[in-house]
Parts: sequence; C-alpha cells; structure tokens
Amino acid sequence: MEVKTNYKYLENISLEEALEKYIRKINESGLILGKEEIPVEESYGRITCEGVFANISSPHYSASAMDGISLMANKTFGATPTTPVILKEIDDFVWLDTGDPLPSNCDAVVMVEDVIKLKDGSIQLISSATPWQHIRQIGEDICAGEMILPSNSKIEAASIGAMLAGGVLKVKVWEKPIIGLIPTGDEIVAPKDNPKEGEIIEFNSSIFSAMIRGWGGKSITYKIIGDKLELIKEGLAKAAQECHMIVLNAGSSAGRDDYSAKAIGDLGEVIAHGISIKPGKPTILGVINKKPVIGVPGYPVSGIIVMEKLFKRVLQTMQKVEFPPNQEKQAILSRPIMSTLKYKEFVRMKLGVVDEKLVATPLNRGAGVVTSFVKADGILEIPLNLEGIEAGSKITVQLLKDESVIKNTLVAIGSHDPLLDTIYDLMRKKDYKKHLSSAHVGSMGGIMAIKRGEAHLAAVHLLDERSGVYNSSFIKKYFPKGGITLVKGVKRLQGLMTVKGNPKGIKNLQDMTRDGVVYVNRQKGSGTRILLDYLLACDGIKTDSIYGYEREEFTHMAVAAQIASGSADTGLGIFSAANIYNLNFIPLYEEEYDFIIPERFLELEDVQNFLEILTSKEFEKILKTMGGYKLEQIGQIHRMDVN
Ligand SMILES: Nc1nc2c(c(=O)[nH]1)N[C@H]1C(S)=C(S)[C@@H](COP(=O)(O)OP(=O)(O)OC[C@H]3O[C@@H](n4cnc5c(N)ncnc54)[C@H](O)[C@@H]3O)O[C@H]1N2
Ligand code: MOO
Repeated sequence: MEVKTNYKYLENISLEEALEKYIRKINESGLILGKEEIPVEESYGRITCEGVFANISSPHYSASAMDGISLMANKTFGATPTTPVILKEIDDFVWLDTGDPLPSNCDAVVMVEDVIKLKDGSIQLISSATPWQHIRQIGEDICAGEMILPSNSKIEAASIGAMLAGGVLKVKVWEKPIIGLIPTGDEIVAPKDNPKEGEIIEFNSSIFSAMIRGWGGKSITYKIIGDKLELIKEGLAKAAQECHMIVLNAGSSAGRDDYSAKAIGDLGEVIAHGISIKPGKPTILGVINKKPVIGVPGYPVSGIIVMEKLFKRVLQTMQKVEFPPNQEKQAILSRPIMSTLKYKEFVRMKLGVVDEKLVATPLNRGAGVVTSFVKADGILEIPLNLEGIEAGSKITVQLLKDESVIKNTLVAIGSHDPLLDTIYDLMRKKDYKKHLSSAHVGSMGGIMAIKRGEAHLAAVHLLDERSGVYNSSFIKKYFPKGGITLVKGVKRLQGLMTVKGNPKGIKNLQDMTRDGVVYVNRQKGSGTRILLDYLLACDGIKTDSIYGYEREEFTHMAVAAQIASGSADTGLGIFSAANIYNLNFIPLYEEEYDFIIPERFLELEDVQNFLEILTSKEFEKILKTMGGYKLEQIGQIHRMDVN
C-alpha cells in the first residue's frame, strides 16, 4: 500500500529576504499594539506610545544646592583674608540646608565650610560670593511643558525619576505584546523526572518564555497539542484571538506528522516556509488574523536561533524599539569548520584568552544539544556560499557573555573525567568571578591544543605501551623543546561497565566478542580508546570481532548512560562514571590521569587556583565519595626536561 505523506518541497530563501518580506507583510496588515496608562513607578522597561511632557518644573522653586547660608551676594563683595566681611544673622543672611527654598531677598548661597562662625552669632567671610552661586534655579532640570521622553522610547531607570520630578504620575505605554507559545508533538510531555522511552520533555516553551520576558513581552504557554491537524488549527485559532503573536513549536519540517505549515496556511497565509539558515531551515513565517505566526523548528538549538534571528526582529518592529546588537569580537579559530554552501550557519563557540589571544573553538553543532548554548560564549555566523573556514583564520564572533567572563576563564582541553566538574564547582565556590571551560576532545586532542597555544592545561591519560609508563613519554615526544610541566592528578580505575546484575555474564574482554554482546566505544584519540586497543592487543582480540567497536561516545558519562539505558551491554570506562549510573564494574587497569601545563602558565592566578583546589581537603573528600581514585601524588609538579 502506498503511504501518503503531506510532503512538500521547502523553499530556501535567505534570512534577509525572508525578514524583509515578512516585516513588510506585518506592517501592511496594520497590526499595532493597544495603549495603556500605567503608574510611572511601574513603567521600567516599557515603551512610551506618546511623548511625555513635564507638568511642573523641576525644581519648581529656587533651591539651595548646598548646606550653608543664603544672602545677597553684593554684601560679600570685597571680602578677602585681609579684609574679611562680617555679617549678622537675619539682617544679612539666613542659615539653610541643601534643598531648602531660597528666601526671596537672597541671590546666593555660601557653603558652610567657607563660613567662619564668630562667638556672638555673626559670621565672617574671607572671599566674595557671586550672584546665583550654589542655587538650583526653577526648572534647572526641566521646565513645565518641556518634553521628557518622545514617543516610542524605552523607559529606563533615570526616566522614571525625571517623569516623577516633572509631576508626571501616569504614563501612556504600548501594551506588552502577548505571545502565545504552542508546543506540539505526540511525543512531547510536560517536564517530569522520569520520562518513558519515546517521551520528550517539553522545555522549548520555557526557553522561549524567558527570552520573550527579556525582550519586553509576555507569554502564554498553551497545552501541548498532539500531531493532529484539526487540533493544531483549533489551538492556533484560540491563540490568534488571545495573543498578539504566536510561536507554533515543532512540526515545521515536511514529515508525515508535520502539520504546522498546513495549519497556518488553512487559517491564514504562509509567507515563507524554508529559510537558508542552519539550524532553523524549516522555519515557517505566517500570518493569521493580522497576527504574526512563526513556525519554529522543534529542535531546541534551532528554536533558540530562530527566536534570536527572526522572532526578535518581528517583536522589535511590533514594539517599535531597537534591541542593542550583540557585541562582536575578533578571535582566532582553533580548528577547521566545514559549512554548507546552501545555508548561512550559526555555530556556537567557546572562547578563551590564552597567551593574550582570543581563541574560538566550535562547540557541538547538533540541533538537539541545548547544553551547547549553556556553554557557548559566542556565535560565529558563516555566510552562504562558504565551504568552511580554516584553522588559524581570524573570525568575528558575536558575544553571548560578557568579556570579563571570557577573560576570567581557565581553558582546559583534553580527556574527560567527572572530577573536572567538581573542580569547576569548587572554583566557583571559591571565587564567583572565575570560570573553567573544559572541552572533552580526548588526551591527544588536549596535547594538540596545548601545542597550538589554545589551552592553559590538558587532562591526559596516555599509556606508553612499550614502557607501561603514563603520560611523560608523550610529553617528551610532542614537546621536544620542553617548557612543559606534568602535574600529577589521580590514579583511577578503568574497567568494564555493565548494568547491575550483569545479565550477559561479562567477566573480561574476551566476553565482548560473544554473539549478542553490544559494546559502546570511546572516540579515537581518547586515552580510554588507546587503553582498550592496548588491552585487546595484549589478549590477541581483533577489534572487528566486537559488535559496537565503531560506535563512539565522547565521555565516560555518555558511555555509562548508553549502558544504563540498555542500548549497549558494556563499555570501557572509569569507576566513578559507573558509580554515578549505578552500574556494575569489572576492574581491568589502574591508570594515571594527569594534567599537562606549559611552564609559562604556572604562575597565572587561574592556574594557581586550580592547583590549590586539586590539593584541597574538600576535593579529596568529594573524590572519596565518587570512588575509584587514588590521590597519592596529586598536585606534584614535574618539570619535563628537554630531550
Ligand atoms: N526528512 C527530513 N527530516 C527532517 C528535515 C528535513 O529536511 N528532511 N529537517 C530536519 C531539521 S533541520 C529540523 S530543524 C527538524 C525540524 O523538526 P520539526 O520542527 O518538524 O519538529 P519535530 O520533528 O516535531 O521535532 C524535532 C525534535 O525537536 C524536539 N522537540 C520538539 N518539541 C520540543 C519541545 N517543545 N521541547 C523540547 N524539545 C522539543 C524533539 O527532540 C523532537 O525530536 O526536522 C528535521 N527532520
Ligand atoms: O534546520 Mo535544522 O534547525 O538544521 O536543525
């Protein structure tokens, strides 16, 4: 039987063209927000819809600007240290404080510190005052009838004070745009801590809602709607009644259950479906009832990019304000990035200052990897028609975090161990200004990053198969000119993880070759992979006899997670990862997990901090609970000699 799908070929128009076309359409539709009058004290961040004019002058009377005396300036003329002027209270002057009204027969104020008090209550001045000195004249700040803010201005903190000073107690502002968020998908469920297989936790709406709040809007999150065209249309129609704009989430591509474009088209008009950006390709731009409706792809990273690059622009037009653009910074690209000619790509980047140069490293590009946005310091925009960018190129990165965060980041690249998370947490507890960025690219990747000057330290566990010695021979090989130190870390247990009860009865490496046993491996270049290959060679086991040898994960935790979920029976990894996932552990080898730090970085404050934490009692205590570590040599610094 032929399976019918609602497959439709997507367009591929540029982001700029799509935005131009869409905003023109929205403006033509004539959608404008309503107006409301609100107390000035509650108006922070709102947008004025009319000019705001002062009702009264500020100050509304002539006021003393200082504590001291008020008088007629001409009474002081000629006063010098040798010819002081003596004045009498009431007859010649009046005591007053800052803010007091200026008596009608006075035209100057003399500060108290310039007044010499005499015993009989009179005073002496040794310099003359100029008329109107130290007086805030009526309307010095603003005069009644003057404009405080023009239309379409964002109300900042100082504007609130200016309005109140000008006797304005209520201000007319544009209504806050209300955005309806509609999550869709049969597999989507409200957040919970025990989702079943096939259930996907709905978190996009919460991300979008927070973004909208930051941009001055309000959101309503509707109930999750399953993949049913009629239900989606019902939801859209309701939201179009209740909101100024709608975000219809997921179902944007052209699969069997993707009804977003059809639903929008049936109720209104689809202006574009398919934009040449990545992530975010299947975005839908539509209008229902004059209300903009954006079909945002389901993958969270795609969603965030579409919200940032498209939705925000529409909201800006609707609210009639310009959001400040992200700051940009020039950086050096640490490794090559491939790109597709057909799409403008947005790549999340990790930034760090190493040897006074800003180094940018691409993060995981998966559209579902929302944590890449948690780690990202910036975004690299790769234009259309570019196949990629070479390592070492100068690139411009749009900053997502403050520059001070990037400058205060210790950059660690290399092998993964959960203890790095503990170090980061302890670093932040010790000093909230400090950050640790750890990229898990395996031990060899770490060595290469140190060689290229892209990291302050690399975590490594590389076994020299001939000598059986860990790490030092690799330093000698890869850093023949020296200048490198080996900071001893922990001894840790590597072994085979299985689910509790070990149902497949796995006892050793040989058991991995049995029929029905599924292995999950670590990536090439990782110390664990090198150890596995070494142990297999010792036992004469061929890698192609292991089902799953080709399947790679990047961290011990990821291997443990696969085993815990039942998608693999076993994998080589460290005890602490097995412990976190409550797995069975068959110890095979004790290895040395150390840190390579160039000598020139040892005195850096951030490196010193790192070393302090490494040898702290608190860290030792936490490692004990994690289990599988020995700390005999931790923190010892070995300066490696030149060959
Ligand atoms: N055959 C093709 N398949 C896909 C294409 C394509 O061109 N041809 N495009 C891919 C791209 S690119 C994207 S992006 C996605 C867009 O997917 P949809 O918008 O149709 O969304 P779903 O398939 O329903 O969901 C995708 C994925 O997103 C996650 N998700 C969805 N809703 C939520 C939510 N509210 N909170 C958190 N996560 C959510 C979920 O993991 C879904 O699995 O299509 C590709 N497919
Ligand atoms: O367009 Mo999708 O958003 O590339 O992942």
